Amino acid sequence: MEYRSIADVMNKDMIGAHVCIRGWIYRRSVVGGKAFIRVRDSSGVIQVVVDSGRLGEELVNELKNIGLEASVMACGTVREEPRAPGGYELEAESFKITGYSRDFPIKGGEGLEYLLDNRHLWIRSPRFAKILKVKHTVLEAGREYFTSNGWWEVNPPILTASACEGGATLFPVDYFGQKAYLSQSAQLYLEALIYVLEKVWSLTPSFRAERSRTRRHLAEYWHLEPEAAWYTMEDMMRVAEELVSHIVRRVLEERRGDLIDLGRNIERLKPAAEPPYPRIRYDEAVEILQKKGVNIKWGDDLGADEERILTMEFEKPFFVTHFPRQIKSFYMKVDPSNPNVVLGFDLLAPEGYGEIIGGGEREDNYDVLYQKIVEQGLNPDDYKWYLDLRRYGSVPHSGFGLGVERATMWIAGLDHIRDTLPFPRFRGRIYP
Ligand SMILES: NC(=O)C[C@H]([NH3+])C(=O)NS(=O)(=O)OC[C@H]1O[C@@H](n2cnc3c(N)ncnc32)[C@H](O)[C@@H]1O
Ligand SMILES: [Mg+2]
Repeated sequence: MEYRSIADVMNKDMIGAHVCIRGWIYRRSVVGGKAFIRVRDSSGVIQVVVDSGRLGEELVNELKNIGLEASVMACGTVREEPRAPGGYELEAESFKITGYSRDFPIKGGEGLEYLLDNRHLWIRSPRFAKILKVKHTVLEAGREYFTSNGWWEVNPPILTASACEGGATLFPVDYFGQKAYLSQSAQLYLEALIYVLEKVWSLTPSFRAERSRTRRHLAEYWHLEPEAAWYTMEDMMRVAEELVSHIVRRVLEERRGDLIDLGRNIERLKPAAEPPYPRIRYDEAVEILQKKGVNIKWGDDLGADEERILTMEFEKPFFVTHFPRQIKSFYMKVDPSNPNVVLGFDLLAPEGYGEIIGGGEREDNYDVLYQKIVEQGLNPDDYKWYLDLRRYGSVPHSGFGLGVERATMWIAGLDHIRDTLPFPRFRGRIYP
């Protein structure tokens, strides 16, 4: 018995063909001795018609009250039916219930916390399947970009002994009686690996103990991070725009139908497929915001609201560069031509989404880096190994981190970052 995917059988070339499908009951109704069973699988939903005249009243009566998400197998003939989802249906010649489902707890209209408590079942929605497919292509395209451009994939540790992005968002771990932390970013270890392979990248989970719950922050997220020896900030910004535009092109090619089904305005995504992306300095960003009446002064960080306003000025992702040194991490290289700013960049996605990438050039001088570690109240002993990288053949180098969920949220046009993960983690949510 060959079982076809539902999407495979729903086309005009299959009209009249005898096929078998299998999946889970998504919707059902019984009218006049016929059961109309909407079966879903990973590829779509098809209406299966079970006629009591052919398959018996007993089965139709059982299907009248069959539980949603019961698993079934059906064989029959494909025919056109404009009233059915996708315009086709299967006239069943055999129909088997393989797994009963009593009182599936999600019937529609439930509140968010209830749905999150039942996330292990809520993820079965066809909408979420489309989001997972978009994210799959985001990741596939990311890997494809790096592999086809001579970058080496490496595996930095997730258990670490020091902060990369500040102590406020560390998750401590008891590591055989020693204090350790879940990684906030693979960056520091990637900086060690560039002396081995020059151009390296990793895809790792990163952890941030974010105190507030917002639409774009998670406690655990997937982090796509390249690091390269000899690269300047501009070199790395070019990598960022090549990467993101490649991802957008591949998603537009491979996932167009899913994007449309998710309600994504494709026309507004298209400009991102073509680099280069605009670049503005932090100074210009502050000027734009002040002209729009935002109460911001030089030296203030750009929060979600400021980023949202800025993004309305651009139809593509755009870089903001040369931030004040006091709002960026210790490792950022100070601009030799202006000691008040660092060679850092963020890439902001348009349409109100904001930061999807943070990166920059790293401080490659031992003494300057040591001073910055002390300046930011960190213990140089915790960073002895990191400082060693500046003792032995130090090189100019740069890197960045792309938040995979942030990027997916923008590309798919979603309202909340939690919709990009099967089991999102944020303050107050660890179950299921
Ligand atoms: N290799 C590097 O240079 C990366 C660097 N050490 C770093 O972690 N920068 S970042 O803190 O801006 O985070 C990078 C990106 O990681 C994403 N990010 C950062 N924090 C979050 C949270 N809390 N939730 C979801 N996504 C997050 C967001 O897209 C940021 O632009
Ligand atoms: Mg950042």
